[in-house]
Amino acid sequence: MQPFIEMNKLNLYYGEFHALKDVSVQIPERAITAFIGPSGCGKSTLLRTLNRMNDRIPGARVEGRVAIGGIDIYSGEVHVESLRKKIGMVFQQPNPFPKSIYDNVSFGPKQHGIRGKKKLDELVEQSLRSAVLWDEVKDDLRRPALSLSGGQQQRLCIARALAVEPDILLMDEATSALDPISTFKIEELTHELKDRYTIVMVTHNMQQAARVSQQTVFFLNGEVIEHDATRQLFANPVDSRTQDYISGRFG
Ligand SMILES: Nc1ncnc2c1ncn2[C@@H]1O[C@H](COP(=O)(O)OP(=O)(O)OP(=O)(O)O)[C@@H](O)[C@H]1O
Repeated sequence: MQPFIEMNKLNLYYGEFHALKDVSVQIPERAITAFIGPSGCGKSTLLRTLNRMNDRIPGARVEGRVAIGGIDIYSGEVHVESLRKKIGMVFQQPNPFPKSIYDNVSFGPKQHGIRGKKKLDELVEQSLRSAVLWDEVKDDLRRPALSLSGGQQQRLCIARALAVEPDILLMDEATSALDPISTFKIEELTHELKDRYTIVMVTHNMQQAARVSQQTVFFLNGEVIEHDATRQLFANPVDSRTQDYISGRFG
């Protein structure tokens, strides 16, 4: 598979604390890559380097290279807002705005200057369909987003992320606050989305990584210990620390 995201000798410091150490990872286009590892090993930090969200953290400093589609996103030429338009992100807790379903999904496109009602209606429908939420909400798009169930709210957040037509979808523990049925729906959804988007997901749930991803990266203390095709990494890990982690000996 062709690498779409390439991290090369990436180091990240929070002040004195060295959170990511010489991370070199290649992420293929239009597939799901899972980051696994025990709490505090740097998974979310690494995810946030991809849309430069760490820029907002005072004292955070990045060294090394992160290229998306061959372009170094930390070079002076890259405009952070246009980078973020290409990258949607979904968090652990569903975080819809306290507005209607329609206003949540149309928010991003409006921010990017799309005004025509017809175009916005189309984007809202298309995004809600992609997030497999359309049939449940199409009769009342003016309903407050916060009146939806947690699982529906998370699919709404996915629709909101997709509405700006990104290339990449980042999911940071996106199902860990959800019940098993909602989790299953989102896993099924990611399976469909992977044909159109490059998905990078952080998960604590190894079964989930094994079920949905094609590539898995195992981290420990800010370092990549092992990166392989998911089947290979779970069936035949090379490093004894990966073996210990996936067999539940720590973490
Ligand atoms: N804003 C911050 N300032 C200082 N240190 C931070 C900050 N964010 C994270 N860290 C530290 O960096 C390390 C990596 O944190 P990170 O949240 O990336 O880990 P994680 O693997 O995603 O953990 P979890 O699975 O618990 O979410 C941890 O030691 C954490 O305490």
